[in-house]
Amino acid sequence: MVKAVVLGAAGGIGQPLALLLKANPLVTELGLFDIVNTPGVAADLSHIATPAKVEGYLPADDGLAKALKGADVVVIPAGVPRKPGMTRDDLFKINAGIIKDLATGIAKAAPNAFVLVISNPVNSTVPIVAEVFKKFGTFDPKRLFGVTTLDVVRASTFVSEILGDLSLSKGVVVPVVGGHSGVTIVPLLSQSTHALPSSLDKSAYDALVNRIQFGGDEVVKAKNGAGSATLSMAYAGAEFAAKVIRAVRGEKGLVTPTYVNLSADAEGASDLTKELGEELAYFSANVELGVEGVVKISPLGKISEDEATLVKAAIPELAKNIQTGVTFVAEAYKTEEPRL
Ligand SMILES: NC(=O)c1ccc[n+]([C@@H]2O[C@H](COP(=O)([O-])OP(=O)(O)OC[C@H]3O[C@@H](n4cnc5c(N)ncnc54)[C@H](O)[C@@H]3O)[C@@H](O)[C@H]2O)c1
Ligand SMILES: O=C(O)C[C@H](O)C(=O)O
Repeated sequence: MVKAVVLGAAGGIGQPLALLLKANPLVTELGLFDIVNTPGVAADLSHIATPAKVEGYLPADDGLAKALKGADVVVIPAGVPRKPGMTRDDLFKINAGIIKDLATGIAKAAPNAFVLVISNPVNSTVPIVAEVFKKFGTFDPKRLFGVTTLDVVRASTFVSEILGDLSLSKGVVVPVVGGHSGVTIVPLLSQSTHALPSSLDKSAYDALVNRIQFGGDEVVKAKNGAGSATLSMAYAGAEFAAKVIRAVRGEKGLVTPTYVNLSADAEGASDLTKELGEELAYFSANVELGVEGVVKISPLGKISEDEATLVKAAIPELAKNIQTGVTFVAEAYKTEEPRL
């Protein structure tokens, strides 16, 4: 039995993500929460002939707590998306408060759930969730994940395009580490399962890295004010959630890049910190999942000189983003006490 919950379920990501979770035969219950439209989305999805029982909730009548009750996996795509000219950090002002409130709801109603954060800026929203959980005494670093899978999906697609065969893309695996915005997105192309053509020169390599780092901008520009990636994100979010669900059910050896807290009492965390040469509290790395969540955090391993330069550039930006999230919660609790 697995209960999955989507917070922000009526949105551009939330609806197709809820659809893909409803299509996942391992999900037996699907809770949908949003400030609007969830009864309709739930009624619609509930007609699909798959096992999950679907229920939609709005904030009235303690809807958040009801949606979260018994949750094993909570996915959060709630919040505002970018418009052209905006950075992900520009979303912080609005999304930080939304995430803080939803994290409070999770701490109260589903303190043992695995929490998968999609809302931007991920580099800062994940620390917000952690800091709220710490205030409530419910923080388990092994159960909190920033969803960076879209970067991995993009890397697979763009590398396959260069290899001239999109049918390869499902099998092309490129670890993408660091974080989820601009220069913090670091594709380790030297570790790709499929080598890049030897004819690929430095400027083509740089263009590929840039496209992976700024793939989100491509979609924001094409949508021209109507938001950012939703369908590819729903696909990526469902892929990641499916792995977490399989791990929750006892499957071993599932490995995927995700943005995690490095204090997780997991094998490899301190090796990664040593490699980074910096005490970063969060970093996206290849993570092995298990029933308790994070089992093992892979070190970067052998990387190229170009990749080492990219990692170096990512570190100060990540440190700043993390601090922004931590400070936000500290400031918020100066004027209000967390109450269970
Ligand atoms: N991690 C990633 O790779 C990635 C990829 C794409 C988008 N995103 C981010 O995901 C977020 C959502 O994007 P979208 O395109 O779905 O936006 P959207 O505006 O289409 O949907 C967001 C939904 O959140 C809901 N919402 C707002 N406040 C809420 C609250 N307090 N509680 C519950 N629901 C609430 C809205 O009603 C809306 O339905 C954005 O922050 C975006 O930047 C992240
Ligand atoms: O680019 C965005 O703002 C959305 C998302 O983070 C993405 O990578 O597509």
